[in-house]
Amino acid sequence: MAESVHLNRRGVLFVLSSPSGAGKTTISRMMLEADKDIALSISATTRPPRPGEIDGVHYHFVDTDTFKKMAADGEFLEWAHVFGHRYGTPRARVDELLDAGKDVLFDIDWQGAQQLYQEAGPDVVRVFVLPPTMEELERRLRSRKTDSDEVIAARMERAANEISHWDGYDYVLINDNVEGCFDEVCAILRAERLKRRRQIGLIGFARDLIRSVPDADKNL
Ligand SMILES: Nc1nc2c(ncn2[C@@H]2O[C@H](COP(=O)(O)OP(=O)(O)O)[C@@H](O)[C@H]2O)c(=O)[nH]1
Ligand SMILES: Nc1ncnc2c1ncn2[C@@H]1O[C@H](COP(=O)(O)OP(=O)(O)O)[C@@H](O)[C@H]1O
Repeated sequence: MAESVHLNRRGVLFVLSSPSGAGKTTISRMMLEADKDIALSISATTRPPRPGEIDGVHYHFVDTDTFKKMAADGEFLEWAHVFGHRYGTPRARVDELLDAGKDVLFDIDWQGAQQLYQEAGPDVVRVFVLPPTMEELERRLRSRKTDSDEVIAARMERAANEISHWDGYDYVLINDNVEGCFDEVCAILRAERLKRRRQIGLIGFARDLIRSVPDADKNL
């Protein structure tokens, strides 16, 4: 049997965005559970933690002064105001993960997706998750039981604006059935990992294959 070939590749910066409540956190957690080669970019935020959220695991919860200092010190790859709070992607962890050969998952909004694309261009894969209906979106926000009526109203108000940026993404999925949507996300990640431009090792591999053919130069 032929020896298996393992080739180096460039990491994927995998962005999941959606209006609040469409299911991106659920799908992110399923991905992180299922695939040890991708790790979450842990954002810093000034929003207070929800029940069950752990500092340093789901977010770095910081006060506004700390956030402003981090931004002034250039610690963020991107940051934005969302729902009256600040959210930002610390640069250091992303660099560490990529250096360790991991892909990186970003749960960030459209502003973050745009900024990240400006920084990292084609290494970024942008996926937008839509709810099946706006009624279902509101139902999901309520069923999560993490937000007050006021916060839910604000999130619903912002949802149309978030959705209006759907065409700035490479892939757009409808999260009707969560398993189905998760399968689609996994298919995208698998195909993106296989793209030629990410398979750095292919250049040498193809060259060596050609060279291994006697008198190959004659036929080129
Ligand atoms: N630009 C940017 N957006 C972020 C970041 N972290 C989280 N977000 C976005 O901020 C919004 C609010 O997040 P959150 O309060 O956790 O509520 P969620 O929408 O229910 O996940 C979501 O659209 C997140 O994707 C970040 O580091 N940068
Ligand atoms: N396909 C789905 N069908 C029904 N409920 C869902 C589906 N996907 C997610 N949910 C539920 O909807 C709520 C919001 O999902 P969440 O992942 O927190 O959304 P987001 O991170 O986009 O705000 C959660 O209670 C989650 O369990």
